[in-house]
Amino acid sequence: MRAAERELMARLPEGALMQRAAAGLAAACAELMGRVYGRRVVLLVGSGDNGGDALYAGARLARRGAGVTAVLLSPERTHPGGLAALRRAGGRALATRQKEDAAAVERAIRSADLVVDGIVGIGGKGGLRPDAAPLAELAEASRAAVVAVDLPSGVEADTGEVRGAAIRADLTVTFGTHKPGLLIDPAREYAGSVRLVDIGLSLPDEAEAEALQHADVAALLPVPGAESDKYRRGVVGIAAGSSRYPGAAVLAVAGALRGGAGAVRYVGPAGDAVIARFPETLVSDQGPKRAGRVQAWVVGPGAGDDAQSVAEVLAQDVPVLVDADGLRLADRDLVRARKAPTLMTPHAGEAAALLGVSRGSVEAARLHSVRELAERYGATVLLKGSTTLVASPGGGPVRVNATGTSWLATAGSGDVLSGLAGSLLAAGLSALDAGSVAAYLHGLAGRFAADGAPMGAHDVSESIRSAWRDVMS
Ligand SMILES: NC(=O)C1=CN([C@@H]2O[C@H](COP(=O)(O)OP(=O)(O)OC[C@H]3O[C@@H](n4cnc5c(N)ncnc54)[C@H](O)[C@@H]3O)[C@@H](O)[C@H]2O)[C@@H](O)CC1
Ligand SMILES: [K+]
Repeated sequence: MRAAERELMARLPEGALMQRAAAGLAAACAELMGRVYGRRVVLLVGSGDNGGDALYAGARLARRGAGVTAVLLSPERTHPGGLAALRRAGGRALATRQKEDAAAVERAIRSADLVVDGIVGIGGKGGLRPDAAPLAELAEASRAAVVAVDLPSGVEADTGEVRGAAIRADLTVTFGTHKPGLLIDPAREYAGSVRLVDIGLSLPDEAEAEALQHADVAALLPVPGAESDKYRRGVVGIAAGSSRYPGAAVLAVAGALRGGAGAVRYVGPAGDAVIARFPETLVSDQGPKRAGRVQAWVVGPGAGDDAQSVAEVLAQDVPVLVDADGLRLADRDLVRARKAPTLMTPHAGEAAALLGVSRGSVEAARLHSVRELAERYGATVLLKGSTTLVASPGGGPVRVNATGTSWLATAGSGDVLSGLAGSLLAAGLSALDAGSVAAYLHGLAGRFAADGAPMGAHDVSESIRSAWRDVMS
């Protein structure tokens, strides 16, 4: 962002870029309020250009008849052009450091229709400073809608981490491109809905993070051609389940059958349960080594302590997905030594165990954690969660999946995902594509299945076909 801004600013008249940002911001605020005339707007203004954006947008709203009050966090370092523009348009300014203004600031925020958060943008470090934190609390407590400028102040733009107090916005109007902090939890939860304003920047081709959309997924989904037979479409092997957890095998197979492979081979002690539910499955109890040829393996869901199967699968020269118990049982050196792709699919707790840290520290630093795991294990890693992340070993953009729903936090939902992703691996997708496409479909299927009410993991597997059709239509 910084480099792209510099490059464009050098070619534009002074202040033009900020005017573009402010115009987009004011338009979004006007749309959110429905009408501008007579509305009460409070601007929270920090000392940088983020505050400048807020002031110029406030001036635009004031010219259309809104009553605009700017709350200045450091009056002596406020963007001078922005403040002058606001004053010319009839807006007023209060200073947080002035005792006589404190009560007026509180009153203004309490009675506002809209609060615009221009405290800090991409220039921010750490959570909100002590003088700014109380403003975030006031804004949250007021009935006003809160619009964040570029980012909710206090969140880390580059990582999605939140290291202290931060603004909770209903809408974030961001400029030029989405920042990782707008896509990745926990920061994402502070952003509300996100609107992108194009300010004409040319951005580098390779992003830090990317999010697939319907069209991207549609282009990646395997579609059988006229010449396809079940072997050419790929056979996926599922080594999962145990006498204690036969259901995990059934759910992984359920996911795999909907993932585009031509056949699903099941290996393990839950063959009877699998066949009873899915008669089309090829079942064997001979162990992965003697199961016959597959184009990809899924190992681990409900596997209990079957380390032997995990080792046999990892020894095969085809793509392998390792999930759940498999993550605990897999030998790290064996994983690292593999030539064919490996896709590991931990949730935060499993990721914490693999990294030797606490679950909380994985959840607080999801982007860092997924990259670190991919590096340590030389594997593609899909870190599950409210926003699922997929990272390749050796770097490149991390894929962020935002289709999920909290209803997916239900037992067995991960087994369905691993079967689905394994099936896509067998159909020939790369580990990064298989993981991110599976997460996308799985999230969408979860939304369709839940439709606002609790559901079970088997409901998710049954909605994968609707999700697939939705993506393709
Ligand atoms: N550079 C440009 O051409 C453009 C910049 N734009 C805006 O400018 C912003 C970046 O501006 P700046 O580089 O001036 O930086 P910011 O305005 O984001 O923040 C810098 C100021 O915030 C203070 N600060 C840092 N961390 C803080 C914290 N935790 N709590 C409270 N205050 C903190 C610093 O003391 C510094 O003065 C973008 O986010 C965007 O809103 C837009 O106007 C588009 C064009
Ligand atoms: K902000």
